[in-house]
Amino acid sequence: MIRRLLNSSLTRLPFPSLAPPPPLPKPKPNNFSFRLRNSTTHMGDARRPSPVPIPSLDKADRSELLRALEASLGSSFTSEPLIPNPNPLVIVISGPSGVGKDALISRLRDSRPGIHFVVTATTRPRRPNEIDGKDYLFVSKEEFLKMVEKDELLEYALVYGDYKGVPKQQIREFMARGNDVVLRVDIQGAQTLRKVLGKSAVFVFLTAESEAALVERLVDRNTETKESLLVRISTAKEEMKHVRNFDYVVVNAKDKLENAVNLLESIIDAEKAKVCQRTLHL
Ligand SMILES: Nc1ncnc2c1ncn2[C@@H]1O[C@H](COP(=O)(O)OP(=O)(O)OP(=O)(O)O)[C@@H](O)[C@H]1O
Repeated sequence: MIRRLLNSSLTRLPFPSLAPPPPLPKPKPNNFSFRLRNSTTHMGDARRPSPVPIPSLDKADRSELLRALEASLGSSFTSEPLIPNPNPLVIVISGPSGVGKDALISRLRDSRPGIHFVVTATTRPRRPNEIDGKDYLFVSKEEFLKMVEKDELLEYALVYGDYKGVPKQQIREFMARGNDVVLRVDIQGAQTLRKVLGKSAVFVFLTAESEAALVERLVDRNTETKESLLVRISTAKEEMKHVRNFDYVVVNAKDKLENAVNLLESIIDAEKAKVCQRTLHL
């Protein structure tokens, strides 16, 4: 129906002339025919005979032609981007314990060096392969509580007996420089962040392909006691229910970490191409 209307309106376009256009009908908001007629008026203006002669296309040199086009349009062609740069993005990555959040982020670090990975403050003891200030900011309980008191954390929680929190300053600093920022939080943290940040951040839920795969991964990592293993596994079951509160879900299947990284990169790229960009003011 719309296509038919468009076709018939176009065939009835008046030939451009300098005669004053006929009076427009009273504007009606969101009226298709009104918008179409308005745009044909613009087309008519652009086709008006120009006082500046445009050299013939096969003879003129390129810059002469461009100058003539500019002169006849009355404006010069700028190299300014037609679309503004996309806003810096805050990407929240979450998922059950042992699903591969750190492994995924470590790969993303290599493939997207422009992203800042917010270093979470934690009171948990450092694992042998972890570097203070890179993997986590390892702080004492007293230091952590001081940060809470000074309102320096975007969110914090007590997780399996240890505090974890996201420092605000890092996010402000890197976003101000135009960098995207990745936050790595547990499900509880993601829920709090959703309340604080709403739709201004992208929430990605990382999952394994099955419960069995998730348990194997946790066991093989060899970092847990029997007790903490039990807690993490039973919590993971509950956590799967929260996937609905996220924007995207990424499956990190056994030995297919690369696929998960690729999908995450595609999500980031798609977010950058959004017409309505997310904006965050902290
Ligand atoms: N696709 C995969 N296939 C097989 N093993 C994987 C895969 N992704 C990650 N792993 C391994 O699974 C284990 C858990 O991964 P990782 O420590 O990254 O999980 P996590 O989600 O960060 O856990 P936590 O929240 O407990 O810190 C690690 O030994 C990691 O090397």
